[in-house]
Amino acid sequence: MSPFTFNTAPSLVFGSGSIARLGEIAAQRLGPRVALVTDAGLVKAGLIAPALRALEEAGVAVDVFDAVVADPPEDVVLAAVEKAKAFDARAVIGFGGGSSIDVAKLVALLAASGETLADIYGVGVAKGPRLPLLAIPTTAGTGSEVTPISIVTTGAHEKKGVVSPLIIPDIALLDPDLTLGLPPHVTAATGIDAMVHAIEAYTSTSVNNNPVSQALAKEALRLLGRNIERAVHQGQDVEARSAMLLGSMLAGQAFANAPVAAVHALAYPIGGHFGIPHGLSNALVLPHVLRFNASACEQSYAELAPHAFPELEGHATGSAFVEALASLCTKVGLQPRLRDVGIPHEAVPMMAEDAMKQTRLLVNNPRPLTLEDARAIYEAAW
Ligand SMILES: NC(=O)c1ccc[n+]([C@@H]2O[C@H](COP(=O)([O-])OP(=O)(O)OC[C@H]3O[C@@H](n4cnc5c(N)ncnc54)[C@H](O)[C@@H]3O)[C@@H](O)[C@H]2O)c1
Ligand SMILES: [Fe+2]
Repeated sequence: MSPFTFNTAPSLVFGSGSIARLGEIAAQRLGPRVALVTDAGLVKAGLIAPALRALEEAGVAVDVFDAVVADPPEDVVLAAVEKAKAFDARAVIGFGGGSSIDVAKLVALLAASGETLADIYGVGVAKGPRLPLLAIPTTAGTGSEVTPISIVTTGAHEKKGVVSPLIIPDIALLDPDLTLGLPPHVTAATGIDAMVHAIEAYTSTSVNNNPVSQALAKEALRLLGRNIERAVHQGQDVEARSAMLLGSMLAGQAFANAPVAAVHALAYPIGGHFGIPHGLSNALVLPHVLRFNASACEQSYAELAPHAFPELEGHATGSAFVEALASLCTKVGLQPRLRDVGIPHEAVPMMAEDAMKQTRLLVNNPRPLTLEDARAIYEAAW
């Protein structure tokens, strides 16, 4: 067996209603001055007010930054860092989807280390130290609450990653009740993102791919594949929401240690240039990248198939898995083609060139992918 390293968040608190424990946990683990990073949609959805009350009752002073936007650009990160510094925050809470948690991670780092964003892009570059960090996901998607990753959109519409074990949150607080009001389209897109994390972790060619990630990826796909339709169509079903939130976290743990590949590399230009949500960007290229990878992944895809799709038990093949995923994306209401989301055909060569810049991800792809291949995949997806 090959040697490997596995890192994850040291404390996980999971359960319906567990947000009620926020005050106690923050008072014990974060101290009296906390910056909370979120987006305006969550404030409007009424999810932040109970958390603020809990913190206040526990004697924790909170400064709220609620200007995070999806696919956060650099200036939003910098504004959040400045606000936390002005408040003299001693700890950070990220409350929201991947966008809010990703910004919170960088606030915790940059407010304490004095580094700049330009200093820390890339894998293992950040030096720290950082402030204590608690993450509360409100989407079942990115798994950011347990990953060493933060994704920022640069001025050139490029999605860049800060990847460092330093930004794995100290505590992940997962309360499925917070996801009950997630609209069907966001539930679908973020759920598919989580499934992609599990699939790409399972087949990742990273030298650190490891048996823990493999086991987590299978269990994540079992939870996600068997519950995504119920979560989309019956949003108030706490059991389905719990399975999705747990599944997305397990997928996060898997890919945090066996990093994702070409689906993400080809999804990023779609989000970066056209503002298409991350999960939907993934779904748009998913069947096409998997068909491209199939010759290198027949066995892995056949192994994963019955976990996600029990009806394939006993006669699972790689191509049955890929086609079941394509059909699932449609069943949960995601548009199948790039043209359906307004992407012009002329954008294909530019997106292909941009995708090739994601070498951090492409090196993990089970089948080497050239510029020509990227272009052909976007053509097929258009
Ligand atoms: N750090 C990582 O490991 C990692 C992994 C994958 C993706 N990402 C990044 O995460 C970002 C995407 O995150 P996301 O998909 O979670 O979406 P998001 O954070 O951008 O949120 C999407 C929308 O959903 C709304 N929302 C979130 N929770 C809600 C709730 N409970 N009820 C109602 N509305 C709610 C938000 O207000 C927002 O409008 C992208 O920038 C992507 O690149 C990060
Ligand atoms: Fe993702």
